[in-house]
Amino acid sequence: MDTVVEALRLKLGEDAVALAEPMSGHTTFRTGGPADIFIMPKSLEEVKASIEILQKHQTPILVIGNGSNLLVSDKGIRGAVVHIGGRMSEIAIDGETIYAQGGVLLSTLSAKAAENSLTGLEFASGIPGSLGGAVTMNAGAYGGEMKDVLVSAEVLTKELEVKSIIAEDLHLSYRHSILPEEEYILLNATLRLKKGNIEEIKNRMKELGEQRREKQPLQFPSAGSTFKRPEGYFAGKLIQDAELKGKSIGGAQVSEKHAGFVINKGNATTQDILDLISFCQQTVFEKFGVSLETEVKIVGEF
Ligand SMILES: NC(=O)C1=CN([C@@H]2O[C@H](COP(=O)(O)OP(=O)(O)OC[C@H]3O[C@@H](n4cnc5c(N)ncnc54)[C@H](OP(=O)(O)O)[C@@H]3O)[C@@H](O)[C@H]2O)C=CC1
Ligand SMILES: C=C(O[C@H]1[C@H](O)[C@@H](CO)O[C@H](OP(=O)(O)OP(=O)(O)OC[C@H]2O[C@@H](n3ccc(=O)[nH]c3=O)[C@H](O)[C@@H]2O)[C@@H]1NC(C)=O)C(=O)O
Repeated sequence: MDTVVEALRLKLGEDAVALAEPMSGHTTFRTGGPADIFIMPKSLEEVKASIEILQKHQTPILVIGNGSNLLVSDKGIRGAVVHIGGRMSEIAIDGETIYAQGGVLLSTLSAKAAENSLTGLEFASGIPGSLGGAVTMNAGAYGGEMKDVLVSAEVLTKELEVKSIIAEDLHLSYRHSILPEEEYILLNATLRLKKGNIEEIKNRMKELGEQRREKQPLQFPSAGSTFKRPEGYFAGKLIQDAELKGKSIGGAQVSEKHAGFVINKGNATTQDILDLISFCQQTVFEKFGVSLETEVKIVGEF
């Protein structure tokens, strides 16, 4: 591992490469053990250089954004985490077109769109993820999804080519795109919005924020919805009907406010959360014959 770290630090600088970095500091669940190597690139070139070095040394790679959809093992992650975050968060606006780097937060991006009287991203203002994570999973809320506004994405392929792909070819569907299966890293994206009325845009964002605060347990760490919507059902309703609201294992709890959220009551481990997830899946299956699939991505060493 020493040679990889040395090569990475030589290329990116000392401050861009951390060792044994606790993932609890990089996930909205606030759980997860250490990543062996944690890399924070500042540019496309640095992402490419990092991947090249990691591939050369056969080091496993996990790309993350804001960690708002991740459940990381308590034992942590062997290999390297590449964090596309605040250091890669530039935004440029040209008329109704927005170009942004993968690390920008959706909240920042939608605020910027609103300031420029651009409508179409209001749905995303309360979503905690990065643009990279949001495109990868076709993030959505309140009737909107990334698919509605995405024009194209610039990605780094595993062959280390930078490629521009039109949105249609990314096959965005409910919480899905081809990025993970193709192992594409999202570097930046182009979105198309529409000119609107700044007051109306801000009011809509405010209204959605209020709805979210009213319905979702935002005061506790979580990764948003724990499960996807099973076809024809709502995960939260199924879990509530299975009388699991408030069910706790260790520090993990099925939120009393919204049963579709598993929350960290303060001292949860990832194992507590996983045990509670399994308990919900098993109970809901036994009672209603419906399989709940996690929306949250489970990663690391088990
Ligand atoms: N609607 C809502 O209220 C909520 C929505 N969400 C959504 O969950 C998603 C999580 O976003 P975020 O927190 O940034 O992501 P995370 O850091 O949680 O990463 C989740 C996965 O996304 C992929 N990923 C993230 N960034 C990139 C990138 N630049 N290039 C390629 N793949 C990437 C990786 O998948 P892999 O390793 O498979 O490539 C990663 O494991 C978003 O879609 C977010 O909007 C989350 C919470 C609430
Ligand atoms: C939080 C996320 O996204 C959220 C997004 O914010 C909201 C708002 O649009 O709609 C989805 O939640 P959801 O499927 O739980 O939708 P909600 O509208 O909250 O609830 C659906 C239905 O279930 C019922 N419901 C919900 C919670 C509960 O405890 N009990 C219950 O009966 C509600 O009354 C409603 O009739 C997204 N989740 C998924 C998996 O699709 C996320 O992706 O992480």
